[in-house]
Amino acid sequence: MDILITEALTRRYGSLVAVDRLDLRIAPGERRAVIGPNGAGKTTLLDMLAGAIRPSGGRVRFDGRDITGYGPARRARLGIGRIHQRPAAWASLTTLDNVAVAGARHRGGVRQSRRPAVELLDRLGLADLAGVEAGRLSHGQLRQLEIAMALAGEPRLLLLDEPAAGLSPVEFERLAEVLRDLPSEVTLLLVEHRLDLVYALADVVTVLRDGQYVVTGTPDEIRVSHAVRQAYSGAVA
Ligand SMILES: Nc1ncnc2c1ncn2[C@@H]1O[C@H](COP(=O)(O)OP(=O)(O)OP(=O)(O)O)[C@@H](O)[C@H]1O
Repeated sequence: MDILITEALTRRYGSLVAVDRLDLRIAPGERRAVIGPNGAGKTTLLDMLAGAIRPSGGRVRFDGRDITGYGPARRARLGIGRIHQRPAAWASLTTLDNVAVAGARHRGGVRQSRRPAVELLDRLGLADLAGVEAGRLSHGQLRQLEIAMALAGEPRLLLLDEPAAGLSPVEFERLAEVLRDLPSEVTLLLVEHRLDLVYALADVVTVLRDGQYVVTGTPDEIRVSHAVRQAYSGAVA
């Protein structure tokens, strides 16, 4: 059974249709990327999946349940995690405390969440940063921290909005490694302009343009797709 299904999912802003009757089916453990030129509707789609904005029409199903009317907190409790374009850690807390706090609800308290947080930082290669205040981290380290914070809740679906934005080449490599090494049962939905990250990570790529569905295929199919070249032609990617 598919873990995430959208049915005719639509968001309008006045006369503009940001996402137009989108049907998606994502299998458990799949690494799906959504690409498309600026204004294609990618962030609007993620916002609707995370519950941050309400669709104008259509439905979202997660793990067999219709979650269209659920808010972000309820979706998070069901196992939908999100990484934003702008990292959202507490600047005055250490890396470890941020991860422990992020996992507290899932673990039944901050105290119970500390040990798994230490293990998680270890697994992500961030143990050296455990005692460092988030306010002192580089942009790339903050991105990694936010991934650790999202994973602390053990999400089954992780929504990533341009995680590579603003990273140095070294940070980019590290991020790609962290995402590649995520447990195989975690389903990823990645919105990203960096096609090198998309092709390195995704098993399946969906292309949108101007809110419209264009095509879905494997990275190899998408690379050579005429429809994709057309979708990007004349558009600022
Ligand atoms: N709050 C809003 N009010 C009005 N229009 C909006 C709003 N949010 C998004 N839009 C419009 O919806 C369309 C889709 O925007 P969206 O940000 O989802 O695209 P995107 O594919 O994520 O683009 P980018 O790659 O530039 O981040 C755009 O035309 C955008 O201007």
